[in-house]
Amino acid sequence: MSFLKEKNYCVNWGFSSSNAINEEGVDGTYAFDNHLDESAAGSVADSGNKFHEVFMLKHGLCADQSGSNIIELVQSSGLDNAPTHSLFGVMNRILDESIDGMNGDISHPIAFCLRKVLQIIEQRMSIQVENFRNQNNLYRTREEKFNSRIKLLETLTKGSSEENENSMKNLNRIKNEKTRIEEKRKVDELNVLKMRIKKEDAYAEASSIKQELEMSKATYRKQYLQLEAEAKKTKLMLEKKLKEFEYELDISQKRVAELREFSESKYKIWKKKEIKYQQFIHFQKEALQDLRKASMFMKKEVLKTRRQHFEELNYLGGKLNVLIDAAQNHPVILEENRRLYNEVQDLKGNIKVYCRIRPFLPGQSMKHNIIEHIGENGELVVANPSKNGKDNHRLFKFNKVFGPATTQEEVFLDTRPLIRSVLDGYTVCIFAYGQTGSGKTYTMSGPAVLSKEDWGINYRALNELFQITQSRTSSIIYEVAIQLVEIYNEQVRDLLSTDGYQKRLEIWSTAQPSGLAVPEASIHPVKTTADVLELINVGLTNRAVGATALNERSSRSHSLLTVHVRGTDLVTNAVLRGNLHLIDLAGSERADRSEATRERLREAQHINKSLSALGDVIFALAQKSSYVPYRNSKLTQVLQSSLGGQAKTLMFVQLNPDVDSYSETISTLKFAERVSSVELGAARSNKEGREVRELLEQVTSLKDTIIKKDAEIKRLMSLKPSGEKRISSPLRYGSFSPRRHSVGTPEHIRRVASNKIMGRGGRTASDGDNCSECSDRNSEAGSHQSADESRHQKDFLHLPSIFSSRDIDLSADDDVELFGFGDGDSEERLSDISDGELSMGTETDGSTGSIVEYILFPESTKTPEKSENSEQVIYPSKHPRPPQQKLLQQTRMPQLTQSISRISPTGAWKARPGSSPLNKPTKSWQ
Ligand SMILES: Nc1ncnc2c1ncn2[C@@H]1O[C@H](COP(=O)(O)OP(=O)(O)OP(=O)(O)O)[C@@H](O)[C@H]1O
Repeated sequence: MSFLKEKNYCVNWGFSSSNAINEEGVDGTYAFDNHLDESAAGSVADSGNKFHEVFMLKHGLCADQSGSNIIELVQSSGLDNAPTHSLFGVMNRILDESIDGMNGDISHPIAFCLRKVLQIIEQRMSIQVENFRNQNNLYRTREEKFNSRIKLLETLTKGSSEENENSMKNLNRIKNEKTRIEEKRKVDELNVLKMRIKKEDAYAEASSIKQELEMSKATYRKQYLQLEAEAKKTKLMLEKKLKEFEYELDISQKRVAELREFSESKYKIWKKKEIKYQQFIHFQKEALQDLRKASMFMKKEVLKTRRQHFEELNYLGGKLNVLIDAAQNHPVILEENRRLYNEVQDLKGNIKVYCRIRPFLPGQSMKHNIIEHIGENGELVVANPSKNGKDNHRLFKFNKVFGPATTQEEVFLDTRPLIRSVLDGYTVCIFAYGQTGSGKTYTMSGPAVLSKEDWGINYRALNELFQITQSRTSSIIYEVAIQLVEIYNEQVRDLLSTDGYQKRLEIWSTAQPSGLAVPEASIHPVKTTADVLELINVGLTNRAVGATALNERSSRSHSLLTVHVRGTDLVTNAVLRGNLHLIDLAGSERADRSEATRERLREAQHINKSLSALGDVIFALAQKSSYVPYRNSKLTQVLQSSLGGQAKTLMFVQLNPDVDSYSETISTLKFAERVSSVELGAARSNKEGREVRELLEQVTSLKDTIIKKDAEIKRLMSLKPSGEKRISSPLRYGSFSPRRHSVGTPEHIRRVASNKIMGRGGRTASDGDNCSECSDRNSEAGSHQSADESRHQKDFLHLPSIFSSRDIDLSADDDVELFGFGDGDSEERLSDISDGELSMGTETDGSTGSIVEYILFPESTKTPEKSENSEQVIYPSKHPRPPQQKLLQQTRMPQLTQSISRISPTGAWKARPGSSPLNKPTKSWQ
């Protein structure tokens, strides 16, 4: 027990070394056990640990080795010298470790150890019991000794008091000693008892541990077997897995080898690439440096340019401001330009062309609209439905284009200035042109059922006229009268005639500056719009209306409403004469489209013929041709003063936007384009001063004289034999008609033109041309003349005309009639001349004198140079007369020649008193 003697050990175990050392007669173990105090009892639980640790240290064992080493230690009886409570501690420790480490199972060697420890404890207990017995015996013997001594002493006490006293003291001392010994004995007995009890407890504990050990042993064995089986299984499985792992290892080794190869080749490639990249980077670096240099240079350049730009921008900004100012004024300037343009056009006398597009009618599909674009400035784009691409569009430009949504009011607003000019003494002609159903009547008159909003140009114009006349009553007194005629199948009819509508106006005059294109037609004074409406209604009922397949209301005649205005200035007494021709042309259409019957076909042929003639006139005017074929149709004759005179002319081109009408629309537009290019020259106001009026009155009286002469001539001629009459009356057959004179070959006309004897619109061209060619022709027979005229017409008609497609298939008789070369026409011409109207047309010089001369001395006009008598001075030509001729004229008819020389070329309204039907309704208009 050498290690137990170590000081530290003793201190840790809770008893003093002095106690242990001072114990006498008792061996170490005993003393140790006996001197365990109460405080030391609490540390018994730790003793196992400490023992174990000390034990381990002592024997150089580590904790892991405890199991086998403890067994060895126990077997080598190393425990024999260990204190009992340490043995208990060891036992407890073993048990604790067994429980902690082995899940409550106690292994065999540990059980062996436990048993050994218990045996030792048993041995010790029995030794201690033996010791306690011996001690007890010893105490008894001592007690007996002391008792005998007490008796001895008591006897002695009785002998002597002194001795007694001493004896008493000794006795007390002995008694005390005795009590102490007894107490000590009792304590010892108690300790022995305690030890016994402990021993019994230890036995009980040991037996229960034994039992537990047995049980644990059994369970452990069982578990051991199970574990062994599982270990075998696991071993097998692990072996299997090991094989698998070995196999996978093989594969992965192969793969690793492959990968290594691959990565090596890759490495080589990347290495090459790296070299390349390095070269590239090097190159790039160099390039970058170059670029840097370039960019520096560029920067400088940019800065320089920026500076320049800034300066330029400043400069441009200034300019821009100027432009902005100009742009702000642009609309005003544009408006001004437009106004000036219109003024220039007016001065040039261009025929104004307004285009109006009719809306689709109910039931018509709006899908097939050929109108592509309507520009503000009179532009119109029409799409060709049968073509694709660029060429399928055609652009036309007019003075104005009215879209389908334009109202009657808006249309009139642009027409209004013209109406005002009528009151200023101008002749104004407004006519509507277009295919059947395109809206001509709608524009000119309005729809069938008329409300004030629907009023067409006619009513609005007259309404406007009345309003202006009312506003000017303080300075000018106006009188307004109207005529309404129609041209149906080349026959002129008065729609307001009191003699009956059917009466054909046989007396036909060429257009007159007076506006009385049809002097035979009745003229009706009107004071209000209501009067006009009433008269127009009468006229409309008379108008020839045919129901064709295209348009039920389709009018097959041209209708002409002429408004005559005469204003007398209250201050100057000057007279203004204005005329407004409002013409609703018949629609042109192809015979196949209208499903025309024979009657309708004839109508269509006449209409197309007259429109064709209109086209030729327009073409001749546009070309500034010396010859204008007005006389090819009644229509062109009526329009002569409007187209060739000093009138202001406006044409409404009516269009049907439907795709079916494409070809008609295009030809209409081409025609309109040509019309818009015609320059008529500046319009002139028909303002007569008092002097002019007096002259006109003289002319009128002269006309009376002429008429009388005319009658006398007729009478004289009728007295001659019939055969002679035929020969000597070229007037009747037209060969000496002033119009016949006008007919010449183109060469002849060119010659005349080169002589600069032609006036505007070819007015002065040909009548009475005294060149030899004319003279020769004049001497020829009437039939020859007709052929010549026909040839002449052909010269013009062969030119590309938009009407060429509308060739008319007429019979020979019809041709004669339509071309005006038949007897009827000759009659007309005769009547025309005898009517004594002033002619401003192409084919007459507008000189009253020439007509008078013809009428008075027809024979003399044949060869004026050769005439020797006084009649020879009457010169048939409108060429400037030789001075001696004028002189002669003056000598013979001073009053007449004087008047003629002073008449304005515009002429004046000269309705013949007595002979004209005007007299019937309106004498005041003479
Ligand atoms: N601007 C318009 N607004 C509404 N309807 C219109 C317009 N123009 C024409 N129409 C209608 O189209 C139809 C044909 O018009 P209109 O009779 O005026 O044609 P047109 O050219 O005079 O025919 P025609 O040559 O046969 O005389 C009518 O029913 C008319 O009311």
